[in-house]
Amino acid sequence: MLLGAIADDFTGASDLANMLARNGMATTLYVGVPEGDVAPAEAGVVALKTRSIAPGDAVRQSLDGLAWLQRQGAGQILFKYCSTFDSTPEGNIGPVAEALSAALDAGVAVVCPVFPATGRTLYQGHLFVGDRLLNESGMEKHPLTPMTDPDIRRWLRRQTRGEVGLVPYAVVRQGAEAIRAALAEIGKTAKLAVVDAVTDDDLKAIGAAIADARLITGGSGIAIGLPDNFRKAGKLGAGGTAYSGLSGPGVALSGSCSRASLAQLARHLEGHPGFALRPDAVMAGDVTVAAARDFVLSHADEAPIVHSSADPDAVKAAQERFGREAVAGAIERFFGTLAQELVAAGVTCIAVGGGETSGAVVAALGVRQLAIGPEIDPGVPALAGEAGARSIRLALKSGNFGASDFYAKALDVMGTSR
Ligand SMILES: Nc1ncnc2c1ncn2[C@@H]1O[C@H](COP(=O)(O)OP(=O)(O)OP(=O)(O)O)[C@@H](O)[C@H]1O
Ligand SMILES: O=C(O)[C@@H](O)C(=O)CO
Repeated sequence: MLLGAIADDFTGASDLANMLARNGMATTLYVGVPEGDVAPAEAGVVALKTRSIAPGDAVRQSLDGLAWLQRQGAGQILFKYCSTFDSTPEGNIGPVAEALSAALDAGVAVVCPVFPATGRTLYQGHLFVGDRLLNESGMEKHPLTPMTDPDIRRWLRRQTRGEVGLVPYAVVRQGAEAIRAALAEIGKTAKLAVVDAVTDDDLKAIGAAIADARLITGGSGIAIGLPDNFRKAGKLGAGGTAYSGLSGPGVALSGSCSRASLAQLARHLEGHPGFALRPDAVMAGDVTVAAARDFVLSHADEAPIVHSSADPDAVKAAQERFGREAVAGAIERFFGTLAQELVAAGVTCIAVGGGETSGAVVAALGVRQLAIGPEIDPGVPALAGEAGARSIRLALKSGNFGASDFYAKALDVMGTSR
């Protein structure tokens, strides 16, 4: 293994694995930290579910991931977090980045959530989503990690012990040499440096500048230039993937409450059957997994969708009534158990909306590792894996990723017959 990555959620892991695979690295996604060693991959991405847990637990799990990746031979480590920098003032990006940096004795590590294909750009340390600052993009109303400050350096500084530097766009535009020099200068006083970027070319220049870095942190965009470093060093094979499509019944599960997910849900419901999960019904046990399962199975050839997604006011009301973690956990458990029962009943393709929701589904299915298939929309590949004795295909969609027809397209790409 050349590059080892630790991702703080499952959709993020699949986004990163997609980026690495598309740029020519033989890549495998591991669900959690594997026990023992695995068949070699040039890039290994360990998917954790550490974005919204207590910082101490996130650090512990990430260090476990690091130890395992190092045992597989990875000489460069990438900590993948969200392109919208999803975190709270307490963590978890800062604590995990600092812990990895200390364990690796890493020198200065870049902090770059930029992903131009999905509109995430960074200028003077301020994160944009399309033409909006992060805190006006809808992310300020995220159910678990409301992002109320677009100044990534200031937000990260609240999470870290040490200083945070900035490599501004004027330097990035000068190319790899200038970026390398700026990082070296920042490295005299800080271990983390936010780096501006607007285009894929900027990310490639940053990638070239950090070819020798032990630790890199960012969104999937920061990985654009990394395979080239290994290619130039003559270390890459032919790439390739173990993925193939699989026909059979499919379902979409939407637990994300992001703007894009709400639009995708509305679009899917125009032509496909839907089963709504209301938080109060889930909390009271008035809606059962068996009812949702039977609904899906009775519409198995119509690409049905089961959804809890709701607008920010409804989410807020549910959180105030039941508590944020309690309602999120109950809905996630519902989706996880539902996925288990559906796969046991013969469903082969599942498209999931939302990182936490994806984590719950994949964990419940007991999938250990996933091969990377074709890209459905930017940042979302089709994935192939085994749930116990059954082969399944998955698409794990980050809340804000994907075109409005994502769910139908995802089920088509994965091979659902209908
Ligand atoms: N109606 C609802 N009311 C309150 N919470 C909800 C509701 N529906 C879903 N949730 C919870 O909100 C959270 C949504 O997070 P999730 O990570 O799945 O989506 P996302 O944040 O939009 O996606 P990503 O992390 O990929 O950007 C989950 O924990 C989910 O259980
Ligand atoms: O970077 C992103 O936006 C996604 O890969 C993600 O992390 C989704 O939760």
